[in-house]
Amino acid sequence: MASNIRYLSTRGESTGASYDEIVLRGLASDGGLFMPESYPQVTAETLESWRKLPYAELAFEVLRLFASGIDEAALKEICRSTYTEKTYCNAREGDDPKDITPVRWLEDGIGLLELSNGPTLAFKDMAMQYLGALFEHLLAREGKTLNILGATSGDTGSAAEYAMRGRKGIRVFMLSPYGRMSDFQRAQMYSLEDPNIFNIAVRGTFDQAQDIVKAVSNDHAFKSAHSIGTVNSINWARVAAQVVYYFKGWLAAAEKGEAISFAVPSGNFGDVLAGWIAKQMGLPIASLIVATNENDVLTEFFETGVYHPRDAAHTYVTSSPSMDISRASNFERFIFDIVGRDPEVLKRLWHVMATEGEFRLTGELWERVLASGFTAGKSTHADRLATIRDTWERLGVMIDPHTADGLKVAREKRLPGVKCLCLETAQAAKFSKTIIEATGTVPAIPASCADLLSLPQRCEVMDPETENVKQFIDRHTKE
Ligand SMILES: Cc1ncc(COP(=O)(O)O)c(C=O)c1O
Ligand SMILES: N[C@@H](CCOP(=O)(O)O)C(=O)O
Repeated sequence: MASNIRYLSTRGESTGASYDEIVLRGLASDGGLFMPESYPQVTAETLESWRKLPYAELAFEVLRLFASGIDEAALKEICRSTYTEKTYCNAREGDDPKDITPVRWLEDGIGLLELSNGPTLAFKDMAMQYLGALFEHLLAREGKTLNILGATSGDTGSAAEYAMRGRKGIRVFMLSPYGRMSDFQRAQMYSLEDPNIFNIAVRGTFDQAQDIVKAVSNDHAFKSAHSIGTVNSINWARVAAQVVYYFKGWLAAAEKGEAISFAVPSGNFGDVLAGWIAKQMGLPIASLIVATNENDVLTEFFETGVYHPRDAAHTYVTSSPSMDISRASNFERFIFDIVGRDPEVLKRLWHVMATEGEFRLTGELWERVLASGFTAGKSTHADRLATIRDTWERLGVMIDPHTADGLKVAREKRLPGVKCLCLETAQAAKFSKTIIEATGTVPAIPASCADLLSLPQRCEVMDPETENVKQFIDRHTKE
């Protein structure tokens, strides 16, 4: 077996469950998120021995530390078949196509860690393709089926659907926020005709869609009767698979023992949380820079200690739409670590938030946040346009609006003399309206997506009510 690590819930359920169990369960039964009992450690020597590994082998080395209950040979094969040049074929000019996550240096110690060369042109493919193969392996092993319920603000949806389409024993029910995604994102999801893919557009925000996913998962009778699973980053397997590229980025950019920073365009806090995990495992990370758009709940928290999620009316539609999120699920995992992994303290904070609309960390807990290495900043529409335009005109590199948010904040918050990798979370082609507004140039569309916008689309539109979604799932799993 790959490891004997056990998992517990942020809300206190201590099941001692293994990775293979929690992958299929998604959310813990007490409504919390699964976390490893402790973080596996990677020594400087081990890190050095990984320097020349191709992505698939590095993924195996990192993921085997988390993957209890999975046969090592099976895990190796899942990684080998997932991280191929063929799947991550949308590399840009100048990239080595063998390099699944190339680093492109822009200027003076700031580089892009390219994560969107996969089939849907966003970083979500990095973990989702792995998850598709892992689910298929586990379901075949256990003779089970899975009905995945997910929420997307634009990229998780298509990545999940492309990773799961045609897979045996799996259906995907994906909730997306009606009218709040780019044309390209919509076309990627709604043009799929596979019988195991169901798109539901809810008249509301990503946060409301995510609430429905959690409500359905917390209805234990429904969850068990309908074999409900998750693919959002509330599922630990997603976060663990995202940890891998921090190691890969560091190995590409840093000398032995050198601490570098990562700047991360953030919404649901899954991507930057993976960086936090990598740091806890021993990866030399000087700072983790959280970049938000106008929906700046996380920036406010890291600047003031006040966590004040906004309601739907105050969650704005922006030109980096995938980050239009006000209640970041994975923030709970970070706070769990900050409160010394005491579920009672965590539950108290969440209760204060539910009753008073916010909580504030003070004293020792706030000191721990300040010492955590996190910093944060905000980027607006005007900042985004200026960053896209400047990067294109001065450096000849076309970046997407989310990456632009990351780069703008990276430049502001980087530590002097410390290298900084900004995670490139999507390709510009997905957001052509904003790119044209910024540069006057139509971004190149990879050949693999050339016809996308002309394909017919279908989806079910409904109000954001848990009951509506349950009825829809019930109807379509009986067919
Ligand atoms: C393109 C893009 N950038 C950034 C993010 C934010 O990532 P996270 O939700 O993991 O914070 C998302 C959505 O998750 C995204 O799709
Ligand atoms: N930006 C995401 C939101 C969901 O994030 P996840 O990492 O929790 O799946 C999206 O594109 O859907």
